[in-house]
Amino acid sequence: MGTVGNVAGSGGGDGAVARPLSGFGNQHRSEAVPGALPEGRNSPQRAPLGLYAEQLSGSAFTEPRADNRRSWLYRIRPSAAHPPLHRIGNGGLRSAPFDETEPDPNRRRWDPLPEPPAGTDFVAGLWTLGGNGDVRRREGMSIHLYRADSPMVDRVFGDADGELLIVPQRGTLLLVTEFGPLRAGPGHVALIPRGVRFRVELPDGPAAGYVCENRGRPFVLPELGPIGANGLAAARDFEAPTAAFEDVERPVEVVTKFCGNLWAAAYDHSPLDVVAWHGNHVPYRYDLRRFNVLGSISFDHPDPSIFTVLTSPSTQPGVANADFVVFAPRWLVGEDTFRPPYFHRNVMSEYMGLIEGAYDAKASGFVPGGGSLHNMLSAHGPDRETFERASAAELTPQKVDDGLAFMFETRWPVTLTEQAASCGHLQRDYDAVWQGLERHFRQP
Ligand SMILES: O=C(O)Cc1cc(O)ccc1O
Ligand SMILES: [Fe+2]
Repeated sequence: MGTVGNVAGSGGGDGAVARPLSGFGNQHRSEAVPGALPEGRNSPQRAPLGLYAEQLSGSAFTEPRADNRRSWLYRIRPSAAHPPLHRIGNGGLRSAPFDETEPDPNRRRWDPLPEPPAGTDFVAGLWTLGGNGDVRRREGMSIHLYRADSPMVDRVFGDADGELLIVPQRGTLLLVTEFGPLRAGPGHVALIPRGVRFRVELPDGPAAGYVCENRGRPFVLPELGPIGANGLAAARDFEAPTAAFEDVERPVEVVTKFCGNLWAAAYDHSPLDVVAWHGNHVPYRYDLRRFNVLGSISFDHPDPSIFTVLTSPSTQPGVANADFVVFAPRWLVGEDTFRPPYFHRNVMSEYMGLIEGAYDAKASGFVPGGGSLHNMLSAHGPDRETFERASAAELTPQKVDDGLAFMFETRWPVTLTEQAASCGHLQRDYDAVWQGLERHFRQP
């Protein structure tokens, strides 16, 4: 329980808030004021404490139980009480279908986004790199980056186009959501479900990171198959916020991303006024340091699917709309094995980002806050320096613990936005990392 700013003008802060709710996909319940949650029914004739009951659906009403997602919110005002929405500028946001540039088979790598103009908040700081699918058909994914130096003040955001998997790289985000506050800094990821409203505060100052906008089926934990009942990300390490509300009666701009464009309505109150809630369509965060990394204890480099944290399944078994994969600290012990990522051409498309440190396939050039794109079947793998070093290395047990990298992997090619294809922080010489790989072939 707890309140976030139940006096006008106050901000968030989860210091005094109850422990987060633990578990993935659970039917959680939480109330910021005792008695605010109706018992035994969702929509009593009069909801407790004079609150309004409202259902937020994250799945069609009739989806199978395993996929069905909805939450009931008990709020000071119903969300319906708002004036018309009007279009506002999209800033750096772009949407699917991505047709500003031709799909490009070239390998691409970027340095971090430049600093934003002073006064940029999380929404204004969103910058789309590319993606696939179609916002109007609820399919595919987008890759966004963000850079912000200012909190969202009297401004709230929600995305009707998809859920947002936020990967902070620099600075902490305090996500003040309809369900309560969630704090996520580098090393954590946070997920805001489709349609859930939130404001972003920056308790540690400027922030930067990555966002996967997933328009397909919501992210779930991957099947474990022969791994067994435990391993990879544990369900209990996912944390949902506890209810907290703000009782703010002054103009608040509520921004909605709808079919690719930003729309805004001027509410006369904050919509972060949910006093109690229950359900399974809830925001959550996860500490990537909790990931139980599994790998080979004999020989060969396993495919990185073994590092999948979350997957958005498509209708084709085993083919994800999007996967979120983490390369966390781990031991490498493979005998007679080329230990870094192998050379490969993958029918899936791979966007990689780096939260901190270095990545074991790239000796240089792939820096924290930067990113790389290896599109469908484009040839890539270790750079020359890494190949030469790993081919000659003595194969003693080795701890890889100098970085935290991740991948958004997706079933369809990623088409770049015009800004991503032409920006100044695009590295013009990325191909050079594979130059000079010598011919070593000799006939017996
Ligand atoms: O390209 C990459 O660096 C990602 C990756 C890592 C790995 O260990 C195996 C395959 C793969 O695509
Ligand atoms: Fe790859």
